[in-house]
Amino acid sequence: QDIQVQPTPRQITVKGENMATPVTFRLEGEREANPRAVKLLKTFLGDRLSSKGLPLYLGEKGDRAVQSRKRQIPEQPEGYYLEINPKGITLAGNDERGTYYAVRTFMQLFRDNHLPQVEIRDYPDVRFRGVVEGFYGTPWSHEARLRQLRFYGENKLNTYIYGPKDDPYHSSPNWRKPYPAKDAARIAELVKVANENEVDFVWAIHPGLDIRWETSDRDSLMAKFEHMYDLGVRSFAVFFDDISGEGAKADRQVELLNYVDDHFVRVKPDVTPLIVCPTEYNKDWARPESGYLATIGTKLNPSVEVMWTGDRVISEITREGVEWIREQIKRPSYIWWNFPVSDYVRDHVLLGEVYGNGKDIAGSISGFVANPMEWAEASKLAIYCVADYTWNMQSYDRSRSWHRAIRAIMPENAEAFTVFARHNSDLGENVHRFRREESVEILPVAERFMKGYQEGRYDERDFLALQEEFERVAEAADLLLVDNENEALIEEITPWLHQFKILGDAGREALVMLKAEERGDRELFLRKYNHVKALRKRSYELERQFNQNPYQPGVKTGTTVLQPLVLGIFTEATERFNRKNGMDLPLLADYLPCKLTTNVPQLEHLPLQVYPNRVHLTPLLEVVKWPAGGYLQLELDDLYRIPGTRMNFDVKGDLSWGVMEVSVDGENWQVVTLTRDARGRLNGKWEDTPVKFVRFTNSGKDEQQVYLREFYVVFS
Ligand SMILES: CCCC(=O)N[C@H]1/C(=N/OC(=O)Nc2ccccc2)O[C@H](CO)[C@@H](O)[C@@H]1O
Ligand SMILES: [Ca+2]
Repeated sequence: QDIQVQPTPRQITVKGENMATPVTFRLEGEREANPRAVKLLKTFLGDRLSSKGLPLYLGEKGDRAVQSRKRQIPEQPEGYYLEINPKGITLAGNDERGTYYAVRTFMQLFRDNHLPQVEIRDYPDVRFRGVVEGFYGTPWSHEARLRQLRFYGENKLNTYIYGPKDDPYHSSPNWRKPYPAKDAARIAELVKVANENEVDFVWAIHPGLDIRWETSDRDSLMAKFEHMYDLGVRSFAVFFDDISGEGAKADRQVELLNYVDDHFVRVKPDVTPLIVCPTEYNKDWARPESGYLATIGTKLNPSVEVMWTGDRVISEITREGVEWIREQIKRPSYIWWNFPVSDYVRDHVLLGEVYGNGKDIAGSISGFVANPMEWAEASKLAIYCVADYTWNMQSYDRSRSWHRAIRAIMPENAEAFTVFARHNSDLGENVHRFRREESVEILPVAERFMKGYQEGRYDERDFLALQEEFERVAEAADLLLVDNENEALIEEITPWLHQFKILGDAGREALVMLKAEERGDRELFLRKYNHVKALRKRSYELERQFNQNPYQPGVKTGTTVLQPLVLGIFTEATERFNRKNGMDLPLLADYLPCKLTTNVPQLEHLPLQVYPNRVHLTPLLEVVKWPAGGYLQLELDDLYRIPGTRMNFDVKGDLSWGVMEVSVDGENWQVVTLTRDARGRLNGKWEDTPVKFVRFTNSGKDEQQVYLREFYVVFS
């Protein structure tokens, strides 16, 4: 029969027909077994426990209660053996965590009236599996973290790395200071709940920009680790990512790490291996000539885990890639997978399938942790799939895992959540150029239909399929908005649900417009035309009201297939209507079509955030090398005045090399006077004759290194 266990066990053998679930169980081995496994099982069985009833043997290899099954237990770390038959039940771990996992599997097999007669031998592919809270943006709340830890216990994830960039006691300026009492108490509680769920709570320190390579800072770091140890932390990490200068020297980093390893991690009896996030943490940035990775490989204690994001900051993890880095660092790498993190596409939620990573990488990695979105509950979809993938790679099935994740997270509205998640998975254009599939099922129908419609002949079945899809979109949004099975999740995605409802309504109405135009029903056409424009306006207002952040403000949904489809139908139908009726109804100003051209490599693919009267360039985290003569040009769709423009390059020094100009024709340019404000930002405006082009040029003779913190132009 189809036995579903998450994550997918390595080996299940069905030994006979289902058996009736005993009314009571007699627990054997309680005194010697992993206390957390005992507690979980006793809580689960409740009053089904009694001194009579079917014997249930619980324990680790070597414990008396499971002695008879000793040879059946896998010897891999966290492995377990599970047996259910009319004579008795055995839940036996190779180690304490294995016993706990045996209980977790038993809980999934349990049904009130029947149990499967099975034998399971199971163990994980990857040693360390879980999540690194390592994104930019609002750190997760304490409650969200507690829910996460319980979720990891249910899904056999054993690692949570605490490293939120915006916690000042994790990073600068207070990494040397102990946590204030309130925060310390919360950390202690997280550690307690992590232990109950057999999760290692890894506390990371990011000495970042201001570490000095002297004994005083080394002692500060040791003292902070002691402080965290006193709070119950038994797993530690040092992050050297995103730093430069003195802090980036491999020899100094290795010296410090080996010291901490020798004098802290290895002298304490119960501390897990130290983890380091190197400064060169992906292949794109690795400079073999710098010898950084070679130094790590040859001089860093072999017991220290080294993190790696893959070939690029955001990338799929391949066999070739992990074997390359393994050669460099002389040990398996500990993968920090930058998905579903969305801190560089904050107007999107990423609910799609987990795919693209090799199934043959287990032998070359020691860990695999996912960096999630600031939306903790919404990140569970991807985390569930990562749990399945890292436990048993060979049997991982991206679609099956994703559907099971949805049923696990939203059992009462799985169907609606599936519709929503299908159309909220791609990132859109972004600085890392990392993309994901979206609206996969409806895409061929949409393409075929639009092609047919433009050629004057489409298949009515496609029309009906699209109508059905937009109806499902609208229904799903409403069902989820009132769903109360996971209120924290609904709260996170509510802005996107409102946007999704508008999209569903706009899609259905655009299809009515299309038919009205075909039938020459002017009155109905105009009614629906106005309705779609009103919906579009509501969509804009939503964009400006919710999820305002300095990077990618707003609320995007269905950006890859459904939004363009609605726009395409609306535009084609309106153009036909205009032609037949000699009218000039404006098309949807979906975007102020604003084109960016540049000869600065790092700015080539920069997405624009376009609003009715202003356009933002997406800020960049990394340093931009702006060559002499380098320019950035915006071309507008019409002539406009420019009541204001602002650039923040985060440059302390001289900015006279920068020149801003405007033009009507792209040939003749006029200089815009720029003033520098107290915060070092450049402001300018152009109130004279309206213009179509705006450009910013490095007119100096040297390359400039700037941060693109903010760059926007306002039109009127
Ligand atoms: C070992 C991974 C370190 C990492 O990924 N750091 C950040 C990270 N770093 O990526 C960068 O591009 N960082 C960067 C590059 C140049 C200069 C400054 C920062 O990207 C993620 C996605 O935005 C963030 O969530 C991470 O916190
Ligand atoms: Ca034991």
